[in-house]
Amino acid sequence: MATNTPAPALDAHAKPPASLKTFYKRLQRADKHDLARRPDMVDCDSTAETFSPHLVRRCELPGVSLPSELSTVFAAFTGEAHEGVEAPVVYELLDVPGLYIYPALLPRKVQTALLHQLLHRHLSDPRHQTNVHLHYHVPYPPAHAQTGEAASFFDASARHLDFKPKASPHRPFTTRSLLDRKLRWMTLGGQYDWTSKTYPSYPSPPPFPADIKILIESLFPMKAEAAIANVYSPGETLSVHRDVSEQCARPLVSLSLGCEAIFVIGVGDDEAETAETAETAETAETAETAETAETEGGRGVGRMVAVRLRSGDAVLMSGPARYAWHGVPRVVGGSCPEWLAGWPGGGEGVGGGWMGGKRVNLNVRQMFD
Ligand SMILES: O=C(O)CCC(=O)C(=O)O
Ligand SMILES: [Fe+2]
Repeated sequence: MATNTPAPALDAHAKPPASLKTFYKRLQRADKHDLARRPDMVDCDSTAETFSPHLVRRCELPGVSLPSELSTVFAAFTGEAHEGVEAPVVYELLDVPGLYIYPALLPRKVQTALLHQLLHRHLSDPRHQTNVHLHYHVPYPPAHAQTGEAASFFDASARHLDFKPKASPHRPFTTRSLLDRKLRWMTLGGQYDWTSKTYPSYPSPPPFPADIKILIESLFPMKAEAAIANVYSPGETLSVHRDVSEQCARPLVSLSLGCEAIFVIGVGDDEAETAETAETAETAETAETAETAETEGGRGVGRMVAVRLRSGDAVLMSGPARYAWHGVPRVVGGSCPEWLAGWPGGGEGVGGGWMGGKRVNLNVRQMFD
């Protein structure tokens, strides 16, 4: 687990290794049924016990571990009592040291409370940038008459909002398109600039939302200072990258909600030519393993793993995994748990059943030591 080690100086604009890109493309194109059968797929579904024992092992829990502590944390977040919370199960990938997976960490009520906060509250806060702000003037739903609180884009009052482009060739659209297709990310706290790949200090960023900050910091060994809420529909992807713009090496936390995703990660970039990697390549039995020997400009990714992430799962990227190359080649259609697929309910707004076709990932970072 990384402590106060400084962030390594890594080029935010570096190109990902060809080997991981090839692995990513293979998973992007794989038949849905083959995906489930792949021997290299790490599946930590703790209820079905289908995890891959040769890749994953139980380990010491980084962060909170007692059920009573967890119940308190969840109750504080949702405002409701949480009975019967079990001690979380945690796996560390043997092939990717420092990558921890907590299957089904978040109870249902926490998942819906988190979605509520992200999509009903924080999306309606003009201080939180989204991908849409880059090219559009973003109109906001009128505040609730009684409470004065910002209304949600999912409310009936937001149905007829017009999103006008700042310049051509972008075309105007309405709230339904925002929610169905256009919204891909929103930033909380430190407002990440994807072009410069920095967190600009001016204008000063909005405070990180307090409730989510307490939730994250109670569960994981890091400070929640900046986050990206990624929104995916099946077929949408996140290309291979590494998150290197933070100025400290503290762990990064990722929470998954809604449809399942395939997450790929590779480590050993800089030490790809170690004896261990060379041995893996020599004894490779499958094409995928053989790819670990591929290099780009003399460099490749030593070990690559695909992980199936489900609603309620958390991932902690720490130590050697903190700056690993990773991406999301796949969001699996029709895989949102039934109990969540109807969120946020019918009503007169535009989003009834929205989650059935979405995956939301909250990716939380500490920027400074
Ligand atoms: O969606 C995910 O699981 C990963 C997101 C991610 O890597 C990022 O936001 O940097
Ligand atoms: Fe990332």
